[in-house]
Amino acid sequence: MSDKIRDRLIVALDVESVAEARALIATLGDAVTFYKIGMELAYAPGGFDLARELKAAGKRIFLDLKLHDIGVTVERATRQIAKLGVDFLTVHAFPQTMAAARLGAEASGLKLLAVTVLTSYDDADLKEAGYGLGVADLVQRRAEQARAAKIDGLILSPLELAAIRPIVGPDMLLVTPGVRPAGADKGDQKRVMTPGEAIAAGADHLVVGRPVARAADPRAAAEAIVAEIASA
Ligand SMILES: O=C(O)c1cc(=O)[nH]c(=O)n1[C@@H]1O[C@H](COP(=O)(O)O)[C@@H](O)[C@H]1O
Repeated sequence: MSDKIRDRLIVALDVESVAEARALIATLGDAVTFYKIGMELAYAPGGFDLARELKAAGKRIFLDLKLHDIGVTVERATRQIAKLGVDFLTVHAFPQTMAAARLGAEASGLKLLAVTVLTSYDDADLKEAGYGLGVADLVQRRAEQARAAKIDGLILSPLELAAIRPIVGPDMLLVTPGVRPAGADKGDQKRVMTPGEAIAAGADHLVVGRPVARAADPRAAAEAIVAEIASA
C-alpha cells in the first residue's frame, strides 16, 4: 500500500508513557506513517522528545494539544510548538484563539486544525453547556469562522463531512476522529462512522485510537483500516 494511502490513517498514541508508546510503534512498524500525540502522552515525561524523535525517523506527527486561552498566550504557545517541527497542531475553534494561533504559526510549516465540536458531544451536551446551537449548526458556524481565520483544517465528526466540504472548499483538511470499524465498541464517542464511510464522505485523514491501540493485534487492526481506506 502506498504511503499516500497510509498517511490518511492517523493512529492516536493514547497511552500513558513513552515506553508504552514505543512498544506500540514497534508493533505497528511500517503499517503506520502518521501518529497523533495527545495530552496524555505529550505531558508524560519525554512526550515532546518522542514527537521530535518520530519526526526525525520520518513519521508525520499531529500534536493534539487543543490550545484555548487569551490570544497572546495562544500566539506565543503556538510559536514555541512550531519549533518542534511537527505537522499538525489543534486549537479550539474560537475566533480569537484561531486568529492568535495563525499569527504564532506564521513562517513555519505547522498546519493548524480547529476543533469544531468534540465527537463525544451531541445536541443535549451542547445544550447542557449553555450553547443555543445544535451540533450541525455549531460545526457549520465554526467551519466558516475557521475559513475566515485562514486555518488549515478542521476536526469534526464524519457525520458533518457532507455538509461542511462545500462550505470550506477542497483545500481545507477535514480530519475526523469518531471512527469505528463495524462492530467496534464506541466508548465515549457519540458521532461515529466506519473508516470506509468516513473516507467516502470526504475525510482527508481519520484519527483512530482504541480500535488500534487496544486491539489484540494492533498491526492487523491498522492494516484492516488502511485496506478499508484504499477501497472506499
Ligand atoms: O482532536 C482530536 O483528535 C479529537 C477531537 C474530537 O472531537 N474527538 C476525539 O476523539 N479526538 C481525539 O481522537 C482520538 C479518538 O480516540 P478513539 O476514540 O480511541 O479512537 C482521541 O485521541 C481523542 O483525543
